[in-house]
Amino acid sequence: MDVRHPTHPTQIPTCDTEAIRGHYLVEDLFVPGEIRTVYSHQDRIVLGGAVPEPGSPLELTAEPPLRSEYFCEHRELGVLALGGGTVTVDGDTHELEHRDCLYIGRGATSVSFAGDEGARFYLASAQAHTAYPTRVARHADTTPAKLGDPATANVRELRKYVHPDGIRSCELVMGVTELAEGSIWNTMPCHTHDRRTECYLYFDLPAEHRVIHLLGRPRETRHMVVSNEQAVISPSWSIHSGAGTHSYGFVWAMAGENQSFGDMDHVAIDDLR
Ligand SMILES: O=C[C@H](O)[C@@H](O)CC(=O)C(=O)O
Ligand SMILES: [Zn+2]
Repeated sequence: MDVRHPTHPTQIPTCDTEAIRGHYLVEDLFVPGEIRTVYSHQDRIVLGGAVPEPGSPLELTAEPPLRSEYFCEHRELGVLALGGGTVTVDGDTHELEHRDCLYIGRGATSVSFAGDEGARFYLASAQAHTAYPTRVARHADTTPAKLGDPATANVRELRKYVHPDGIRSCELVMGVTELAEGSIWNTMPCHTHDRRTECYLYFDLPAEHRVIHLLGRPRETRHMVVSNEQAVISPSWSIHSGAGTHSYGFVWAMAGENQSFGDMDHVAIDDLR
């Protein structure tokens, strides 16, 4: 389990490309036959990738930094399927298709992942003070919000899965945004939300393409060049926006003091530096 410590916004100007990536980019979450995890001290979010090989389910364990007997002893877990597969939670098996979401409440003692070639699962977990029920939200059954405009190359559909009016949770808020063909910009004009950390996992980006992800305080920004299935951890003071060399999707997951999607400080394009 990789451990990432919180950073202060004044560190941004002192960081070179490698340091920026070391703090905020998670590059190798998806490795066949493994569950890889990262513990961020930003709102104690844990991100992970599980890639079971056919016939060999993977069991999620509580690695030492969690100081727990089992992964969900003190936390809740959102699972986003990238490719079909099954997740078994305390003996109940959930079949997920590409972009379906499973929420697992605090207290689940056993979580395992299985699937055929191509099955992979993205994990986003936050602290939990109580147990909300384990539930599935399906991409096909979720009405998306339609955002953006062709003139600004940001036509996209946003599906909220884990949120106060959907799957209930303690801290986690989670969903998927997908760009239409020919659209490249996400979350521009951008924003910050001082009470939450947000993580993006880019997916469905062709291997030869990249997203130029923007981070930092609005007046002191930097960029990272991000590949498919890499994640970005955005501290509460950081914008989180990007432009791709191709369209793509991303899983967004937030945790912190509130779950109010609208609790954002909008940043005018004119105020960015
Ligand atoms: O706080 C909210 C998050 O940044 C995302 O939901 C934004 C997003 O998916 C989008 O604009 O496309
Ligand atoms: Zn945001």
